[in-house]
This record gives sequence, structure tokens and C-alpha cells, in this order.
Amino acid sequence: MEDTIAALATAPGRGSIAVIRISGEKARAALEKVFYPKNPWEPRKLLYGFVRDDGGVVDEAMAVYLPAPHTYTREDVAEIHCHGGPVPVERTLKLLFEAGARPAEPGEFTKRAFLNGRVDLAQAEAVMDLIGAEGEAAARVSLDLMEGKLSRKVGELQSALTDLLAETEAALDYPEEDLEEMMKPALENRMAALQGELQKLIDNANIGRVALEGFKVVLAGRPNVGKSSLLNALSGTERAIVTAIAGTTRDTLEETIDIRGLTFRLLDTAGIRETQDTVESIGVARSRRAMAEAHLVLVILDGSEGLKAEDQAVLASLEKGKGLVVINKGDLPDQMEDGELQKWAPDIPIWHVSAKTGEGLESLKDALYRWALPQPLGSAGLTHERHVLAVKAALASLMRANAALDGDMPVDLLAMDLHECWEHLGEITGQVYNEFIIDRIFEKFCLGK
Ligand SMILES: Nc1nc2c(c(=O)[nH]1)N(C=O)[C@@H](CNc1ccc(C(=O)N[C@@H](CCC(=O)O)C(=O)O)cc1)CN2
Ligand SMILES: Nc1nc2c(ncn2[C@@H]2O[C@H](COP(=O)(O)OP(=O)(O)OP(=O)(O)O)[C@@H](O)[C@H]2O)c(=O)[nH]1
Ligand SMILES: [Mg+2]
Repeated sequence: MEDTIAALATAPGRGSIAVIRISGEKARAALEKVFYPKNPWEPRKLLYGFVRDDGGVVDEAMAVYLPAPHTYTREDVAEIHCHGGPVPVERTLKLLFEAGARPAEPGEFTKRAFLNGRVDLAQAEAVMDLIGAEGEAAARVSLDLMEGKLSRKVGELQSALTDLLAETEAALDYPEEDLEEMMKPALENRMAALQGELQKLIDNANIGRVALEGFKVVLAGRPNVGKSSLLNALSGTERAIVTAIAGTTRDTLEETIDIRGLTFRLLDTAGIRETQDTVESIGVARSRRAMAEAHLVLVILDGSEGLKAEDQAVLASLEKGKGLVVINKGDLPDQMEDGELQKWAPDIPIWHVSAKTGEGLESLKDALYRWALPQPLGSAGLTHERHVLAVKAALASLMRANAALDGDMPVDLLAMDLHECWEHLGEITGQVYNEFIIDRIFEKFCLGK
């Protein structure tokens, strides 16, 4: 028998109402020892009453009892909605623990929903992603997965594999038949189609991951071009210190902004130049590391000064296909020579802005959005590294199956590879799992979820 667990389901701290959730066989008994309703108990009905201990009233509250199996965990569940202060919450929890419940571990309610088959692993993970979502895009992708979008896709791929397996196994039963002649071309076609679908999932994985984790944009450039001013202008804050002194920013600084629902992590960096200053040179090293780790680098130039050797050095160090040039200080007379810039930044898109007046910032934001999400959000499928690794492993198994077919290997080897492919896909939904991985996933959940 599983323990009965209880925990605060709402955020800790002060709020108008706090929800305490209980799940397990003793949920109802524990609730009845702690909460005294004004009217008789009725399942699935929120009742008014009092939390009491031996000394009297602990809180005026509401509570509900939900019998298994139609509950979040598929076990008996109860909830107490008490006043949202630490004292009523702690006292009510203590009473529940005395009444036979124990404190829940992080993610334990949702882990039970998974172990009891109400949701699969991808859906359970998506619950946590929704709670962590910073913007609409992250929420949208999480909701799709929570509702079963990825799980259905995995199911379709698995049933195609099952059909393939059935056919190869039929061939196993008739070893005297000539497999090659009979079914090789048909099998090859269907394996190629499956391979294409797995590859598409991998190719689109960055959409879901960018939606969930945000898109990392680094503002880089030589000192004084206006990187910090741009960070402030784009985020509408005064987060970064701005001065006319070159070398003002010493350390990288992150600010999160929302563009059309998508989260962007903007990173202001120390101006890149040769320097003898110890602190500044550490800052410059951090700038370079940030450029390497970013999804996109904005190379900021000062349009009022023209291209300098230090700008050229930054442009030269830019990874191909990973940068935009942003010419700042558009409110001042333009000194930038297009020919010179073309020489150092061939094929790099160029945007003109002014951090001071805000000119050009909206279209820069549009460009950032298009860069981050070249495909619509709806084409997102995989959202976690774990999913990508599983699909890559499935693809590798499928390629082995293909090679086995090509090399006229025995049919049972082919069947084994197809089966492995099926199992790797099952890692995503948790059909195939080991406890270590499950624990690692759920321990990252919030307490009470
Ligand atoms: N008060 C409260 N609000 C909450 C939750 C909760 O547990 N309690 N949730 C949870 O964290 C979320 C809602 N998610 C839920 C998902 C499934 C079920 C559930 O009981 N499912 C049953 C069907 C119930 C029915 O048909 O009436 C099932 O799948 O069998 C409940 C909540 C967000 N809001
Ligand atoms: N006229 C004008 N001045 C600007 C603009 N953007 C920044 N500045 C000025 O340029 C100077 C340098 O700005 P910062 O934002 O500190 O430049 P930075 O690139 O962060 O410099 P470091 O941190 O030293 O690398 C400040 O005096 C700003 O006020 C702009 O669009 N127009
Ligand atoms: Mg700065």
C-alpha cells in the first residue's frame, strides 16, 4: 500500500487562500480527523467548515473529498482550502501528519498520476513545464504536450513499427520463402518514411526547446557602442549601468524580455578590446564565452563613429550564420561607410537603431522573433533534451534495421533493431523506464505538485 501523502499545493508564503492536498488510502480518514464540515460529507463537493485540534478552532476553511479513481493521482484525494498564512497552513499540515499522512516529496502527486497510468511521462513533464512557463509560447507548447500531442505522435510511430515487426516476423515463420523478392522494397519504403519522420522531429526540436527555455541573445561589440543602452531600451529598464566611459560594463548581465509571447534572454557583455586591466580582461573573456553559448549574437556598432579596428576584430570572431549587425546611435550623423562594413560583414543582416530615441527597436524585435522561431510554434514536438536523445537513439536503431535489410542479414536481427527502435520511442512516454530516470524527472518538480 502506498503511503498517504500531504503537502501545500499553492506557493509557500502569504496569500489569500492556501490549498493543502492529500492523496492515498487514508486521505478521507485524515481529512475527517482534521476538518469539521457544517453540512454532512458529500464526495466532490466543496464544504464549508473548520479545521480543529484539541484546543479548538485552527482555521475557518473549505474542504473537498474526491474518491478514487477519478482524481489527479487516481487515488483517494482530499483538499483543504484554508487561509493563506504560514500559521494556519503549518498547523493544518501538522494535524494531517498526526492523522496518518506523511509529507509529500516534490512531484510526488504527479509521479503517482504517472505510475497509476492517468498520464504518461511526457504529459507529466509538461505539467511542470506549464508551471515554469515564463511566456505564452512556453505555456502553449506545454499545454499541447500535457494534452497528449507528443504522446500521440509517439503512439503513431510505434504502431507503424509494430506493423513492420509483424511483417518481418511473418517472414520469419516462412524461412524458405525469399524475403528479398517478396517484401524488401515495401519494407525499405516504409522504413525510409519512418526515418524521415524521426528526422523531422529532431530537426524541429529547437522550436519546442526555444519556446520553453527562451532564446539567448548576446549583445556584443567594442566598448562604448551602446550595448548596455540597448539592453535597457529593449527591456524598458535601467538594469545596466550606462556611462560615456569606455569599459563601463565589467561582467555579463542578463535581462529577460517577452516578444510576442516568446521569452528572450538578453545578455549585456563587457566591451571587447585588448586591455591590461585585470578585471576588464576577465570581463572580455566572459563576453567571448557568452558569444559562443548564445543562440544569436548582435554585434553592436556605433554608427556615429564608423568602423574601427576593434569592431573588425569582433566581426571577424563571429561564428557564421549566428549574427546580426546592429548599427546604433542612429540619432547622430551617420559615419558608417557601407563598403567598409560589407567587407567585414558580408552576408550579415544589418539593422539601424537608436537606443536613445527608440527608433528601429520594434523592427529589431520582429527580426529577433523571426530568427528565434523560423517555423510556427505549432510544429514543436520535442521539448526536452531527454526526448531528443530518445529519438536519436530510435533513429540509430532504425538505420541499423535498414542496414540489416540491405545486407540481407537474418530477419531476426532486423526484428531486433525494429524492436529497439520501438523501445527508444517508449522512453519518451515512459512505457520503457527505469526508476532512476523517473526519480530524476520528478525531483525537479515543485513541492505539492
Ligand atoms: N483545486 C485544484 N485545482 C487544480 C488542481 C487540483 O488538483 N486541485 N489541479 C491538479 O493539479 C490542476 C487541474 N488538473 C487536474 C487534472 C485531473 C484531475 C482529475 O481529477 N481527473 C480525473 C477526472 C475528473 C472528472 O472527470 O471529474 C481523471 O482523470 O480521472 C483534476 C485536476 C489545476 N487546478
Ligand atoms: N546619441 C546616442 N548616444 C548613445 C546611444 N546609445 C548609447 N549612447 C551613449 O553612448 C555611451 C556608451 O553607452 P553604453 O551603453 O554604456 O555603451 P556600452 O557598449 O555598454 O559600453 P561598455 O560597457 O563600456 O562596453 C553613453 O554615453 C550612452 O549615453 C544612442 O543611441 N544615441
Ligand atoms: Mg556596457
